[in-house]
Amino acid sequence: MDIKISHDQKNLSGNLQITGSKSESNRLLILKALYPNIEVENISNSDDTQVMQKALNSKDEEIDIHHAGTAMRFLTAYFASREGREVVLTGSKRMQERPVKLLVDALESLGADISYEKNEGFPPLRIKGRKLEKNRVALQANISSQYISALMLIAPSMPDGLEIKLEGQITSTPYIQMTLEILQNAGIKGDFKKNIIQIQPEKELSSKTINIESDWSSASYFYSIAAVCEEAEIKLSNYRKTSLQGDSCLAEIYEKFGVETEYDKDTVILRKKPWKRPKLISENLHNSPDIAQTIAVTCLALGIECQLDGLHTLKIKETDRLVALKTEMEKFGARIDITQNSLRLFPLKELAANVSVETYNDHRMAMAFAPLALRVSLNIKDAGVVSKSYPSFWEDLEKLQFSVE
Ligand SMILES: O=C(O)C1=C[C@@H](OP(=O)(O)O)[C@@H](O)[C@H](O)C1
Ligand SMILES: C=C(OP(=O)(O)O)C(=O)O
Repeated sequence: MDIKISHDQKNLSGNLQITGSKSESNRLLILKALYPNIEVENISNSDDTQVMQKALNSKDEEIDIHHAGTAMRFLTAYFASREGREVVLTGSKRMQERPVKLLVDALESLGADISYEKNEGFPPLRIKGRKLEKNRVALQANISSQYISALMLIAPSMPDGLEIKLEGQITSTPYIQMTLEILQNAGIKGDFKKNIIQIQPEKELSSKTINIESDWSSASYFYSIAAVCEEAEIKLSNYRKTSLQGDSCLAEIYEKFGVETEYDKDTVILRKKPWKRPKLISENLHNSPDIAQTIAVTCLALGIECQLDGLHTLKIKETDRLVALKTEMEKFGARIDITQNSLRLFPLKELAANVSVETYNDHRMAMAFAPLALRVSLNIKDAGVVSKSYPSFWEDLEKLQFSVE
């Protein structure tokens, strides 16, 4: 499905309800599979969460998790620790190019039996579940925090719990913190000090209902929309001032774009007011890689110079996001320099109209470029990709008076 989007007003307002964080949802689904008396409310309606639910309920030998990185990594650890169960965990063509070796090595050092069905270091994986008896592991922490969260999630179900030593620089740290806090909220003891994570074993948990906060990465597109408008008021529920999600740093980052954030009970209100445009926006996003595309495109729309660093993980996400951003932003006439871990965008006064944005099977490419419609009409190719994290994204844009055809 290719779509054309446009918007003919300078101001907008509206109320939206986004579903629960896909990161929190996928963690809680693993925990619920290990401790069935956990109940979850406001679960994400994303494809990534649906494939996770399906995988956990499946009795099949082959399980396909499509494009879902968290499902791939968390389920690798989960199935490796399920004694007597054998599965082949596979995914989309891109998933088969996303590395998983550090996690497999860590699990093998704990006693797991995992082999590669095609290429060494990448899915598909054949996993023969075993009781993992050891209780110490070390792994490199600068490639993906998902490997570490995967180990933490199965840790309380291991006989002696688990100590995880993180080596080198730690990337996407708030996601590790999120995993720890989810375990603690469920009643599991653990801590994360310097580079050591310790999770205590737990046989049973008392019944608990956990309400998931809505997804902050999804909220990022509305911050961007508000920023590009002259005036805006967008209300989003169900959000909290104290969040487990690192991407809630958006509230602070978008102050620089003139967007103010107010919390009213479970609703977050984004307000764009007249502001003084900065010459340069400069951010290090090693803690919040998923909002890099959003911020880059906000700067493109507003003609602001932008320097983003800490982007070394973007190359192994749904697509190589650095190359995809450069290629697509250049179609609007912009000049962009990228390195292995950074992006610099030079300001541009006039944007080319009627550009067709390729999305490369990456939901965030589609959603990040949408706010440009407030400046010029544009086409988004394969717009259905948004369902990976936010299936009702285009309907929600229509609620904000965007024309989506
Ligand atoms: O644990 C998680 O839920 C996630 C961790 C991050 O990945 P990396 O740790 O690979 O950067 C993030 O990009 C991804 O969307 C979700
Ligand atoms: C990188 C992402 O997801 P995952 O790694 O879970 O596929 C994302 O949602 O931006």
